[in-house]
Amino acid sequence: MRRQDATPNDLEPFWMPFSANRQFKASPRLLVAAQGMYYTSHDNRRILDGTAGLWCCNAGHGHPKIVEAIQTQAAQLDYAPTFQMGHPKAFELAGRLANTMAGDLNHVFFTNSGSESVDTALKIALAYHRARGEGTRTRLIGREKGYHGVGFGGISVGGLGNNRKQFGGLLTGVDHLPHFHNPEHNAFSRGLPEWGAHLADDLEKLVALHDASTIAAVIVEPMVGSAGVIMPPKGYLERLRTLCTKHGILLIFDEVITGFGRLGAPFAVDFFAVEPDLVTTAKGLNSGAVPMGAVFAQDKIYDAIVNAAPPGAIELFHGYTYSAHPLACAAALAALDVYQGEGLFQRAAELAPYWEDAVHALKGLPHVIDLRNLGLVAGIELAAIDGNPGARGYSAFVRAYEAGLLVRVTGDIIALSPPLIVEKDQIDTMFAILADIIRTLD
Ligand SMILES: Cc1ncc(COP(=O)(O)O)c(CNc2cccc(C(=O)O)c2)c1O
Repeated sequence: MRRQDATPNDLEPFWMPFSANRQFKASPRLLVAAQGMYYTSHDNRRILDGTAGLWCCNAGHGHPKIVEAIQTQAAQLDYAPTFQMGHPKAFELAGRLANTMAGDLNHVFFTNSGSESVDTALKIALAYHRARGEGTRTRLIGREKGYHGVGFGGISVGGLGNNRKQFGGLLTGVDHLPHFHNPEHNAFSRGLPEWGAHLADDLEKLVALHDASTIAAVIVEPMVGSAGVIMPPKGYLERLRTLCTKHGILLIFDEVITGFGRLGAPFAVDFFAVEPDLVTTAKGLNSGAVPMGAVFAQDKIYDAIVNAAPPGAIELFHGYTYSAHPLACAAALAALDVYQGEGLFQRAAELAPYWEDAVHALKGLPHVIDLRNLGLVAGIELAAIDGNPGARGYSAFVRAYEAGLLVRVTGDIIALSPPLIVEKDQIDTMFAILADIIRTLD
């Protein structure tokens, strides 16, 4: 029991996620309000949101339709269970989402985050093969540098050492494809790089080693986000799709970042014209307004697990108290209305060339060793300070915030992913601030 009264100025009790708690609490950066493209900081400064919060506020902040939907829903039905019970918006949203998604990915399982979506998709993949009498297919394959959230499933298929090393034994029966980041071939590529599609063929090596009869699924980010904004080589995802189909391996696209317009299309499924068997989403699903995730499953998967089960049986022993939470559903329905009503996905596609030019105008600045872009995403890779990796990136992050711009950094890579409502003059402002900062970095 603490003796002090809790106050907003008492920062100690909050154990912050993925943060340098001591450094932050010594010099906190608090956001107290948000509207449209801007946050308001606790010292009353307007902060341009270059990251849509954390890649999630695709409709911008405080959109009146989303705010109103949440307020109305909270007053009408704050919470209802979806275990053997239901509420109308859960079914309405699932239908809207199925109609937004291409192909036969017509069944939607709701979660509360990207991490839960990933663990859900992995479990559905395993349950699918078991339901079809191929229970020997238990191996899961991720990719080096992959980020799939922080569940034990996600960090096991994930390919980032820092996210794994503190947590001991992870899932067994997991392998990783090689990553495709290759500056020698692909540095400063505009959009998708040319080199590296052949790296998908490494799946054949894993099949030769383990036999396809033991492999359940491959999970990949169509575009690498957290590990530093790395674009798939032209043809890579198509090859992965072909090889998974060839060996009866399910392909899972982790679209937590790319989903809901980030690339200038509803999903990476549309952008690349590749149809996976499962798609994980969260973030932009309701523009970050209420925690929510969703897993899209092919009809064949739902049929195998649900329709083939004995009558009256619970077909999948999995789910969350807040699966299809009414507030999250209301916010997501409103967000879809905004995306579609304001044409935000197409708008992002139309802005992408302007964005690309703004990104690559940074070439030649000190320390800039790579520039990467796709849709409304950018990665600006800075050379690390010898012996102090990440220091230059962190300095850029802090200076940008002090200059009124919110960015993300992964190591020495600055990541940008603004709300899809961003205007050209705001893009100009973002890159002018960053150029000034980069010129003066140590
Ligand atoms: C591809 C992918 N999969 C799963 C998750 C996990 O989602 P949740 O956090 O909702 O459990 C993510 C999340 N991605 C994420 C989250 C926070 C920060 C950053 C960053 O790159 O700065 C990226 C993600 O990018």
